[in-house]
Amino acid sequence: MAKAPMRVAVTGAAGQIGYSLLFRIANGDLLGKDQPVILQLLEIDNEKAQNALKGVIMEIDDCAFPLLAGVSAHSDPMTAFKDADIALLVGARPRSAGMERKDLLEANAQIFTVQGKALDAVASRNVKVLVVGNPANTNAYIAMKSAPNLPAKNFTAMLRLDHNRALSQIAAKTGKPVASIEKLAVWGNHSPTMYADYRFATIDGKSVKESINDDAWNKDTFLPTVAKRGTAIIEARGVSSAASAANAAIDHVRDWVLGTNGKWVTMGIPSDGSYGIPKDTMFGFPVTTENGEYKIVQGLDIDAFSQERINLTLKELTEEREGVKHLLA
Ligand SMILES: NC(=O)c1ccc[n+]([C@@H]2O[C@H](COP(=O)([O-])OP(=O)(O)OC[C@H]3O[C@@H](n4cnc5c(N)ncnc54)[C@H](O)[C@@H]3O)[C@@H](O)[C@H]2O)c1
Ligand SMILES: O=C(O)C[C@H](O)C(=O)O
Repeated sequence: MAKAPMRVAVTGAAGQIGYSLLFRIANGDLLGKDQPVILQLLEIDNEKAQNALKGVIMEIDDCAFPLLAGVSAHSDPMTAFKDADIALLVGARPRSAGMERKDLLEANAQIFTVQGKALDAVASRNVKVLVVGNPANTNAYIAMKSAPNLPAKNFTAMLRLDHNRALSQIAAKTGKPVASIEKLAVWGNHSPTMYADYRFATIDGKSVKESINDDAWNKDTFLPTVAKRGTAIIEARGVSSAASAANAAIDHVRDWVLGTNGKWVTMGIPSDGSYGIPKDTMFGFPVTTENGEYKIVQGLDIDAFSQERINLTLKELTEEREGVKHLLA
């Protein structure tokens, strides 16, 4: 028997990430090739954005996706999030050249307070929320705190792009396929302070750290390349990453829903206190997923260098949280 459709809400649907994301969701890349989907698309209440959204929907229609069971356009989160099983919160103001992420904090905090409240009021009680819009961790934290009637664990932030960027750098360095790399971790904030950690990673069972055996490459090349990749893309394209961000969003939610079969992935999730990260801090952790639930990989040794890096990214997140505290009162 055919499965009942799942409702996927996407905000910022007429933006550049939306344009790479929606077609893949409708194609079955997010929830599986046997899972019908209904798209509920939110854009700002502005003629230009709503017209652009209409155009995107015309194109979606023109693909005649067999799995697409419906698509609707919204300007109000209260209708866009109605009964949503999945909510991809992409809409936010993107950072442009020369702009610091912190500059965006306050404006975006307003958006995520409203959207958290709307999710709380109308979404499925099991809704899985992924925040992509920057600053993603703090926006996810705000949405979570604005939705007290939903389980906090249902709110997540996207660090999968950092994870995928790190995988690709390691693959290039070792000359091995990306798919052969296991047990990579990315800790912290989706920002240049995040800490991509390949100390536990293996390729065909062999230690990546031992095969690379180059601490200077880790510190002076690998970490800065992954950390500054978003900025490098903005400098090269004039706008922030879009197709790779959409791809990471698909990876994040697909793995959360369908499971990783024991493989580690990185998700920004509310801390349960693991590794000394204060409870509820929206922090990137290595996780495995099964039956729609994620579990933090436990028992990893944190050496002095790693602790220093983790402290740095935690400090930034704590400061971001302090910066929006007044909005959550
Ligand atoms: N976490 C990550 O790894 C990652 C990676 C890349 C980009 N991003 C972030 O994703 C966000 C979107 O990027 P983009 O390139 O698609 O930007 P974009 O400007 O092309 O599109 C954003 C869209 O969101 C809409 N929007 C703004 N406020 C909204 C609201 N309150 N409700 C609904 N829609 C709203 C805008 O009208 C616009 O169409 C940015 O914040 C960007 O920094 C995150
Ligand atoms: O929008 C940005 O600041 C960059 C983006 O988060 C990215 O990592 O590509």
